[in-house]
Amino acid sequence: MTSQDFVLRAVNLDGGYVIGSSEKELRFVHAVRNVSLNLNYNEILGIAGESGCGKSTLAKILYGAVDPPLVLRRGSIYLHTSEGRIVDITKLDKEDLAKRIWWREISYIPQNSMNVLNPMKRIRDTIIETFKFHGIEISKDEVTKYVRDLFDFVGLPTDVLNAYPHQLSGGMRQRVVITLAMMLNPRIIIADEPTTAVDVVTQLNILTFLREYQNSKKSSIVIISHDMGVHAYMDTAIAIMYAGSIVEYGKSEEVFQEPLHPYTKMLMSSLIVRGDKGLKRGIPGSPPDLRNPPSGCKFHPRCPFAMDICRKEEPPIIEISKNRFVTCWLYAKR
Ligand SMILES: Nc1ncnc2c1ncn2[C@@H]1O[C@H](COP(=O)(O)OP(=O)(O)OP(=O)(O)O)[C@@H](O)[C@H]1O
Repeated sequence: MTSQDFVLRAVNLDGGYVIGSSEKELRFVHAVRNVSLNLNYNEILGIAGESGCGKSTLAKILYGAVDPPLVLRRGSIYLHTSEGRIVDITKLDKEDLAKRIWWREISYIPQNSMNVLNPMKRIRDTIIETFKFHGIEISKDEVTKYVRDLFDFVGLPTDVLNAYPHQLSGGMRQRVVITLAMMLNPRIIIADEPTTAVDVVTQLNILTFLREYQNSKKSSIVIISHDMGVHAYMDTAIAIMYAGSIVEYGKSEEVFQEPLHPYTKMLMSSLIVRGDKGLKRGIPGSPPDLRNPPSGCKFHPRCPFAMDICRKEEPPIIEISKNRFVTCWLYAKR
């Protein structure tokens, strides 16, 4: 496999939440709008954007965790498996996903993952159960053998296995969940805000661990965060999401050096640069209500460069250079 190969390719994903209790009240929260992207071999792809832009929904769809009220209306997700086959995971049922794909090929670290551990079970029993869910029987003694290296890598002592979640700090619980996600050596890890609820030192440890792990295994990571500092530290490529769409995509260094979309520029201006004593401004306004988004470009009400056409028509996806895309009328040749 070369660096040009994709491990996961999403094509025209379109989905969201069906909400409302009666037929008359049914509404659609259009959280993911026509999203296409490639996750390449040995890459860390960041998904950035403010809260409510659809990042977590995209993560769930990419993993195949599409449960009501979430629906996927259109699109395909092609996985290049470790056996060299290409499988559209949107066509697989839950049982197939659990047995063949989840953990072995793709792992998912959900938002607030430090709270997903069963409070009534010791970590060792949670691990045994999780293995069982994926069709693998292991004994209590085997657990220690399985996790020793990974625990070492994340800096957890093996006696954590005998603890209940409440006996561990938030950072330790988070590291346990990350270890769980890595136990079957998946080629892809989707991490949704893996460090929001921990202090800055733990945050740096967890991010460094993810990066080192990725580098040693040549796996691929999708990292979701609203924090541009996390993306600056982690990403090799970055997709900027706004109101359910990807508005800019490119190699991380290119996007950070020369952001194109007005929204990306605003996100970047929230980054604190060393030595910069100026006051950082937040982005004025807030993302739109995805039940009833504005016409045309969804960013136009907040955009200082909005033109007439931006209010009326959705902007096209423009390829500025190889693998560098922006969805904005400012760059369209008309
Ligand atoms: N279970 C749900 N039912 C209905 N609407 C939902 C549900 N989960 C999310 N949404 C809505 O979908 C939209 C996208 O939310 P999503 O969580 O994907 O955004 P996000 O960018 O990940 O933000 P955050 O970081 O705050 O989670 C929002 O309008 C949100 O209110």
